[in-house]
Amino acid sequence: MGSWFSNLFNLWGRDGKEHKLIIVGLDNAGKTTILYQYLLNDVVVTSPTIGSNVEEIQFKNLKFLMWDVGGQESLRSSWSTYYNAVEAVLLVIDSTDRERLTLIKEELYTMLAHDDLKSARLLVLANKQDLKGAMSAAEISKQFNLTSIKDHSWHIQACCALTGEGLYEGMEWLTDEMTRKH
Ligand SMILES: Nc1nc2c(ncn2[C@@H]2O[C@H](COP(=O)(O)OP(=O)(O)OP(=O)(O)O)[C@@H](O)[C@H]2O)c(=O)[nH]1
Ligand SMILES: [Mg+2]
Repeated sequence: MGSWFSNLFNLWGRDGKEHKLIIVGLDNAGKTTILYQYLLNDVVVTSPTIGSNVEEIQFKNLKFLMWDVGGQESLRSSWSTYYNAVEAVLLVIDSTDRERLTLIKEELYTMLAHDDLKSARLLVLANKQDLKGAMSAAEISKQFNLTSIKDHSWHIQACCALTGEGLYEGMEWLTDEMTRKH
């Protein structure tokens, strides 16, 4: 193909490639709010996701296809149908939801053991930091035993989807990670 054509592609995405990413987490964690903060830099009114939302998001020369999947109990078994070709998992935690931390920890380790996610990076977003009683990223990291994860590159980032705080930093880690290894 002519060079003008590939230049055009480079304007869109660094290599013209679309990087598939999934946003998972329990219901009410803030996944859909985060997806639309990334897309619109704004807060949208959400209702519980049935199925999924997907948006194309450009971040620092990389083009992402972000899939946001519903987190309700009955929908969790279908998460694995989205795993094919996923390069990164964004795990969103409601940092005030202490009761269900063990539950999402189990979901996390089940996900990491899945064949399709062998080389996926993991970004944990400790969301709802604006709320009183929110666990810190360090606390969640400890509860999740993140330092024991040696076969995936991972990072945990505190954030607030309503203000957007921390969301940029999380994606910055991810894009650095992805460009460093390719
Ligand atoms: N205070 C506060 N509320 C938030 C934050 N992020 C999301 N929310 C609220 O949490 C509720 C659930 O947000 P959603 O984005 O719909 O949650 P979800 O993870 O997509 O939920 P499912 O689609 O059911 O899996 C909404 O009322 C959001 O406005 C945050 O950082 N702080
Ligand atoms: Mg949702």
